[in-house]
Amino acid sequence: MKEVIIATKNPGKAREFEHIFSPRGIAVKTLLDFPEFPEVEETGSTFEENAVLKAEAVSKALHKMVIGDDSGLMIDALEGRPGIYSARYAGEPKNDEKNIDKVLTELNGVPEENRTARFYCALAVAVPGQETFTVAGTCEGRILEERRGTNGFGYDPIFLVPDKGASMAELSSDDKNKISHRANALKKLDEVLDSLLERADNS
Ligand SMILES: O=c1[nH]c(=O)c2ncn([C@@H]3O[C@H](COP(=O)(O)OP(=O)(O)OP(=O)(O)O)[C@@H](O)[C@H]3O)c2[nH]1
Ligand SMILES: [Mg+2]
Repeated sequence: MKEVIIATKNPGKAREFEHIFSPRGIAVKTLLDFPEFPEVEETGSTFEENAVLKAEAVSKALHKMVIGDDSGLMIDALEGRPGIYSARYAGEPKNDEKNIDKVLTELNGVPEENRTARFYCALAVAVPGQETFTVAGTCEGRILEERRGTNGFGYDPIFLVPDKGASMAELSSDDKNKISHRANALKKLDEVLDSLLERADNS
């Protein structure tokens, strides 16, 4: 079976990649399968730079093709914050509930029409001996005033998907994985992924 390695320790991301890849007969491994692998320091100043750091560190260690995912939430009324700091917006250790509370407090009193936001996902593909490349995907929405739904992870409960009239956490994983920033970035890999998997000998 073909296998793709994702340089993430985030169980929510891991679930989504599995959900997207397994119907295509591709097994997913993440850093949750390599607990001894240290967390890669995210010292870049863009999502793309951080995705490359993660993908290349793991690809160099395992000598395999590896995909890195750096993603986050950008809120217009907060000048794009939390952005690349989404995972640790409320400080260490990273905590989704505290991050949501911080965003809701900062947006207190901001009217609905000014609560526009987007999720952003940069994916980097590192293949031994080749130049790493990146793709990105977004998903537009609005920040709710309170949590709705329990699916997904991160900021999903406060992210309204206007077309669906539902928060991201109220969508089924099938539905989220059709419209999410991560799904939209992955669609851009569709054409190259099969040939990369062949050439990278990740089977
Ligand atoms: O509601 C959400 N739905 C999503 O679909 C989503 N994707 C990203 N995020 C947020 O952005 C951080 C990523 O930061 P990040 O890319 O550094 O990942 P991470 O530190 O969690 O894991 P790793 O992949 O680095 O190991 C995450 O923790 C979340 O707070 C999301 N929130
Ligand atoms: Mg991270």
